[in-house]
Amino acid sequence: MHLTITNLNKTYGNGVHALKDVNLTINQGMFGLLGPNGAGKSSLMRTIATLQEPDSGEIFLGDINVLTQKDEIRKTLGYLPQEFGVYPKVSALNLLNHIAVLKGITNSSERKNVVEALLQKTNLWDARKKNLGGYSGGMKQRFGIAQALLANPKLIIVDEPTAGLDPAERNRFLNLLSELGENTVVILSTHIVEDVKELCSDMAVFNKGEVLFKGSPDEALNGIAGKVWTKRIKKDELSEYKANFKVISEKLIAGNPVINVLADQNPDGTFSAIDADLEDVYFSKIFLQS
Ligand SMILES: Nc1ncnc2c1ncn2[C@@H]1O[C@H](COP(=O)(O)OP(=O)(O)OP(=O)(O)O)[C@@H](O)[C@H]1O
Repeated sequence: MHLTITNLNKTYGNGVHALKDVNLTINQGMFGLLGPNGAGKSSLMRTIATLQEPDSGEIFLGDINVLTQKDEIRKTLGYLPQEFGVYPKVSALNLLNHIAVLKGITNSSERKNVVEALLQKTNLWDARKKNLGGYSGGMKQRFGIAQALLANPKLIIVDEPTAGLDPAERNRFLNLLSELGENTVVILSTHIVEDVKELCSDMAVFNKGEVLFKGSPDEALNGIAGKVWTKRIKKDELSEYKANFKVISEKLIAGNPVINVLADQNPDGTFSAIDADLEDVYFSKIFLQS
């Protein structure tokens, strides 16, 4: 089963064209949708999750028409939205049980088994009776995954799940995600390149409502192999380099900018070649779009 998105468009009332003729086929496994803030990732995720309507286009999960068979898709969807609100005065155990009822798991002994297994899986068992208001950000996100996994979804959408997590919680969360996937379409929307690098067998770079690249991380890297050059420069040289070269990224190291430039050959003989990483792919696609 795969998810197919065809010619999807959305313009909001304020004139922002958030999805521009988006075409994507997403196979089972972990798919990374990588793009900066405002790229349109959440618009795409919400549309797939049947929470908003596109202006035009089609989405199919296998032979389910997502846009017209909303009840069908909702039965098989697990969704962790970007802003996942919890009821602060309810325990994880009670809320998960309640959501399980809403998801149609009506048999109480089956529900008990499912809820308890998910609390174990997300490492929240010891804190299951604690009110969610006392959970850390990472624990809330793990609870978010637990509720997304109720009722064995075939399609799981997680929207920017690691933003704001500390490194230990982020690792814990990514490990949890890595256990999903084989028989499920999992879409991980993120602006964090490392998340995609660590988890995803397939990915897209998305910006300004457009798909700029689609393929495996290896294909993405092969596309720019040998074309990324680096140099440490002085601060006041930055604008000149930007005017003359394709500066795809700049970062300060010990107070001085280090720039990465995209070029077929050493731009002026003074740069060093580097092994491109996924961040270079991401920045180069976005650079070449503008
Ligand atoms: N309901 C809305 N009404 C008007 N404009 C919107 C609405 N939702 C999103 N936008 C605009 O559409 C564009 C895409 O937003 P979207 O939230 O989909 O991006 P994103 O990639 O998820 O970014 P972020 O991580 O910042 O949420 C942005 O310019 C945003 O301001």
